[in-house]
Amino acid sequence: MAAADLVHAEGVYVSLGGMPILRDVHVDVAAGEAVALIGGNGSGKSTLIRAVLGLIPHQEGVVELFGERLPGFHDWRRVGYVPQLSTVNVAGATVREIASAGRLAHRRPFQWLSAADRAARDHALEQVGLADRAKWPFSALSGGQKQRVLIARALAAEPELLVMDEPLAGVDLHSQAGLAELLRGFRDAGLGLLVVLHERGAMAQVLDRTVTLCDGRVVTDENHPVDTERDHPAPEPSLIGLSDPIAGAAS
Ligand SMILES: Nc1ncnc2c1ncn2[C@@H]1O[C@H](COP(=O)(O)OP(=O)(O)OP(=O)(O)O)[C@@H](O)[C@H]1O
Repeated sequence: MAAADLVHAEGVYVSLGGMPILRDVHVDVAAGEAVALIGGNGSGKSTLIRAVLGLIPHQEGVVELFGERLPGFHDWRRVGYVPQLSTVNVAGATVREIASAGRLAHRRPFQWLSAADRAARDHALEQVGLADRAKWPFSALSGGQKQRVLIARALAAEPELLVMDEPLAGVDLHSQAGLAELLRGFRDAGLGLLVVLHERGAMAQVLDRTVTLCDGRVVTDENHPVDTERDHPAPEPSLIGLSDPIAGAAS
């Protein structure tokens, strides 16, 4: 593993509900590098980032964050996670309240926000251009603005790695360009970005590498030339017919 690697995953197998979902998957992200995970519906993109974040266990292979192997890694302040907007339920919360939640990993349970917490949260809201919306209810924002709030929540932790699940979904083209520009600034400032996308689209100019998943396997990775024999062996008889348990299912 290179010393700069924030994420190093190799030979990762994940099964869910008894179904093989990821097989022999690898992905690496270094500081100051933006890596996209691309693939069709059900190809395993969200499963891979959930495995990288330790939200689900992997049955085989190695997942390391900042050189430390999961599940032993505990310094979650270094990692910011931006989930799919469609999975977020924060009805009634204000922009400031949501961004404040990004500081949870810095505090003891039930502790008030410290001055440092408030400063980091306010800075994150400034970074995403929403300082003037701090008191607004989340529900009153546009799709692009909501994405920015989720990014601010992740940034409030002052992470070194941002993991994002479809940050451009449901965002109009103009706002996509703005978000991509924002993410480029973070990458240029040294953050590592691991981003699930359906297509490179507005992010094309920001991405350093693209890893393409199909049916739970990496089919292209600009860092690892594909070895057809190694990366796509003929399916084992027990896996035939199970490769896409719920065809086209979204996460
Ligand atoms: N908890 C689960 N139990 C069983 N199968 C699951 C579970 N979660 C996901 N899957 C299956 O794993 C496969 C990969 O799902 P995943 O959500 O990782 O795909 P994705 O590439 O992110 O798709 P999308 O682009 O539609 O969000 C799908 O076939 C899905 O049905």
